[in-house]
Amino acid sequence: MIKVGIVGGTGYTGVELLRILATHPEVEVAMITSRSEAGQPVADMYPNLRGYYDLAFTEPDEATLAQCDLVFFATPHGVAMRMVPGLIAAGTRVVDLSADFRIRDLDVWAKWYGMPHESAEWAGRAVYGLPEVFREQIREAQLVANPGCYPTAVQLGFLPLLESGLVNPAHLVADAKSGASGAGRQGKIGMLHGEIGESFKAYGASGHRHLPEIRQGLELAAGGRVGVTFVPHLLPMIRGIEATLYAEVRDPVSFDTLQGLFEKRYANEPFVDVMPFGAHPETRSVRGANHCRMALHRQEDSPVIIVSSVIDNLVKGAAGQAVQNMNIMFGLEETAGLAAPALLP
Ligand SMILES: NC(=O)C1=CN([C@@H]2O[C@H](COP(=O)(O)OP(=O)(O)OC[C@H]3O[C@@H](n4cnc5c(N)ncnc54)[C@H](OP(=O)(O)O)[C@@H]3O)[C@@H](O)[C@H]2O)C=CC1
Ligand SMILES: CC(=O)N[C@@H](CCC(=O)OP(=O)(O)O)C(=O)O
Repeated sequence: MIKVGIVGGTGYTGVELLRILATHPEVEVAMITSRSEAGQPVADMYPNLRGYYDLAFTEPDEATLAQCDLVFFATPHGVAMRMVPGLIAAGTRVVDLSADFRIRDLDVWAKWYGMPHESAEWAGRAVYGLPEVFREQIREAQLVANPGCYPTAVQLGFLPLLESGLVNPAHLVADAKSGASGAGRQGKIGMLHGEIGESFKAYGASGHRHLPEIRQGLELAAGGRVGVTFVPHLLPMIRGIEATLYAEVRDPVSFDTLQGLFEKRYANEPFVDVMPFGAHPETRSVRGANHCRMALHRQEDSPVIIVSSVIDNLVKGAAGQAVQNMNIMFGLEETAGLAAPALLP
């Protein structure tokens, strides 16, 4: 059994890790931290986990965490970068769900996250945890930087178009919408039901911290500069992201060619589902599941290709992808613990 620790066990991604790992055949959760709930049994706080865990929250003590084979960080930005070097020196591997190690350029990171980076060495050595691109590097990684939720939905939808060179990389548009759990469990007035219920808005349209992460991944796929406009929106629902992506083809190309391109690119990917041309993937078709479902569209003779991509922000956008990365790192079946289908309705 792989001995796992979770730092940040009372947040939405922490409790989602617990839910997924509760039935994982190869994992024992040995430690789960919370400073505010230390001493409280997990099952008292989360009744859905009653009968699954005989474990209480503890303070995030580095020496105890270092006894684990793998530690997940489900903490706000700036926490993992201070603890990771010590854990890795002690032989513990890490999957960080925060953004601490996602961005290569540390000046860019500091600008968007509002603090100087404190672990330049590991920012350079971390592997970006998008298995559909970096599976081989993830196998050997000491530290995996789990992608952000919006960047997962957006990158997976654009990748085949950019890798093939079929589209003009200068004018990409990602119009994305998220449920409120994307903002975490901390109380904020702007996230109250009375503030977001029966309403819908764009936010971060002048710039969101996921923009540099998205750009970094798309530039790698395109092999050069890309121009991308990313606008997130907040939906009055709990889980799910839908990203509607727009790209212009350089030369005329048939529906069949485009559909074939996507189907071939993701043929061996257990968690990416390319639906029939013209389908409309719904967020509820991935709720609670580690899947990204996508479909292609084109209007009459327009050169614009439309991709609709959906994920559950807490699963393929966070905890599920983190477990997928753990499975790859430890040579387990990649789908272990992640095989359950979505909740519908
Ligand atoms: N929500 C989502 O859909 C997604 C979230 N992420 C990222 O995952 C991370 C966690 O997100 P989420 O679960 O939503 O966050 P929450 O705000 O819901 O939870 C944060 C957790 O971290 C703990 N924590 C806070 N500060 C510290 C600290 N200094 N040291 C140790 N533990 C700390 C908190 O517990 P306590 O204060 O009691 O210790 C709490 O358990 C974030 O970086 C987020 O950006 C990534 C993709 C999607
Ligand atoms: C709805 C909502 O507020 N979503 C969050 C998503 C960010 C997230 O959780 O991902 P990171 O780990 O990259 O911060 C936001 O826009 O800030």
